[in-house]
Amino acid sequence: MLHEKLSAIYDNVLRRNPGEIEFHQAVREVLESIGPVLGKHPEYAESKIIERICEPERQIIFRVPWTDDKGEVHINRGFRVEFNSALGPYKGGLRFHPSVYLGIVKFLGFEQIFKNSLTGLPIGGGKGGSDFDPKGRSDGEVMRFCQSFMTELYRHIGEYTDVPAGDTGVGGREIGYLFGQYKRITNRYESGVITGKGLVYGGAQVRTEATGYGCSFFVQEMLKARGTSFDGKRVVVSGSGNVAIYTIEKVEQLGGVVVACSDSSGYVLDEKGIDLDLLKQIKQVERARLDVYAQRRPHATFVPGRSVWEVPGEVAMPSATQNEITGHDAATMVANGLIAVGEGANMPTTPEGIKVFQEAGIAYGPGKAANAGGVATSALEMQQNASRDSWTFEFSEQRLQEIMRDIHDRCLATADEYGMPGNYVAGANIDGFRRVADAMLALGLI
Ligand SMILES: NC(=O)C1=CN([C@@H]2O[C@H](COP(=O)(O)OP(=O)(O)OC[C@H]3O[C@@H](n4cnc5c(N)ncnc54)[C@H](OP(=O)(O)O)[C@@H]3O)[C@@H](O)[C@H]2O)C=CC1
Ligand SMILES: O=C(O)CCC(=O)C(=O)O
Repeated sequence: MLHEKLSAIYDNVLRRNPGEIEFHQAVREVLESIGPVLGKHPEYAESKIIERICEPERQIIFRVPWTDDKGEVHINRGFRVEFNSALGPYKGGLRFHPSVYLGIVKFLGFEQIFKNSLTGLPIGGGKGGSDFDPKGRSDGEVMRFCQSFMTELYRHIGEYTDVPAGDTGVGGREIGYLFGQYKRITNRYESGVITGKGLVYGGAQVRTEATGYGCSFFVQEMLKARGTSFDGKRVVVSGSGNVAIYTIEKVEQLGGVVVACSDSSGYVLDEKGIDLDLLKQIKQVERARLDVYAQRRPHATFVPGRSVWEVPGEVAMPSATQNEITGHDAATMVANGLIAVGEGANMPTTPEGIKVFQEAGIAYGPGKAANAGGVATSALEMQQNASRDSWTFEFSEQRLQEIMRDIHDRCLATADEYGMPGNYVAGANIDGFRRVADAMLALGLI
């Protein structure tokens, strides 16, 4: 239920952003949480902080022409939504996926504002991407696309302005091509302009692993708060990309057994625990489909075209995409003995699914808190770039773990303060919102 004033604001968001359903969903979830804050802080409403937060500071849409290996010309659409810079330069990844349109980029950028605020680090919120599909494209085609994309994007970004990184479809290969083109066009070795860089040219230890590791640390804290741990727990992960792979790695180090993971073609079930070396070989080296995993590990099964959430597990770590857990999936998962959910993906659970988890008393860690380790480590990469320094893997991982513990504890403390104990959604939204709102008040009408 929306507070009366917030309901009018939400109606206005619907009217001003027609058809952008993912953006509407992300806004609604935050507005549903922050009603009680307005009672304590009338100054936020008086200064129209919420109306301002829902309107991006700047939205950039551009043409991206490129040629494939046969010389055929293709035209994609590029986006960068610079949502809020009250806390620092816009910060957030780039997504390359055929489903990308303005509504997806805006939902991701909106989430990023509160996520970045939760990290406690000086980063604003932004997101970008393209409807380009890198799947099945050669390295040369991906490079030409990235070069064309950056040929427009470069004029909008900078170490103190807007700092992109990776997201779905944008990993180390794409970041290298993007940074290379930025350097070439500007004639500046501006390391802090993009994060997720390779270690040989200014990248930071642990950034590759950070989202999955961070999400695992967050779930570890949720389990600890309930007097338990990962030890011996049966864990189900969706996806098999960057976030999923490093979630599986850390969960296994923490004593859990990951029995299933997926891609958009189906899922694999491996009761002995996912063989991570094999998964990395298939996904990171060969860029192949997941059925290859079962071909090479005979006791594992590949189940095409079905949802991984039908596999029973005590812990679920969705790490693929938005709205992948429906209300029906959530009910099945609860009936199958689920106790905790940590979202590595952004907004992977539908509103109906969240309701099911919360009513069943599941420890439910929403993406903007649970997957904040990726962007937090990006901010640490910016810090190292600015000081021409590089930290060890051990030190960087320790910083990540401290940040995730701090986010967890603040979510719980804020939920307690507002009379909703154990509600990580309310805790994350309120704590993330307050910091941005206070900065916006301090900065005048911006
Ligand atoms: N990378 C990062 O640092 C961060 C990422 N995230 C979020 O984590 C999620 C995953 O990102 P990331 O791992 O980087 O992306 P990747 O591109 O590395 O991997 C995405 C994975 O999800 C699968 N997937 C995508 N869409 C679907 C679908 N509709 N059904 C089933 N599987 C699907 C992909 O399968 P296939 O290859 O078949 O498409 C792939 O296995 C996204 O929501 C992203 O926004 C959040 C914070 C930081
Ligand atoms: O590292 C970053 O800047 C962004 C990571 C990201 O895209 C996300 O948190 O969703």
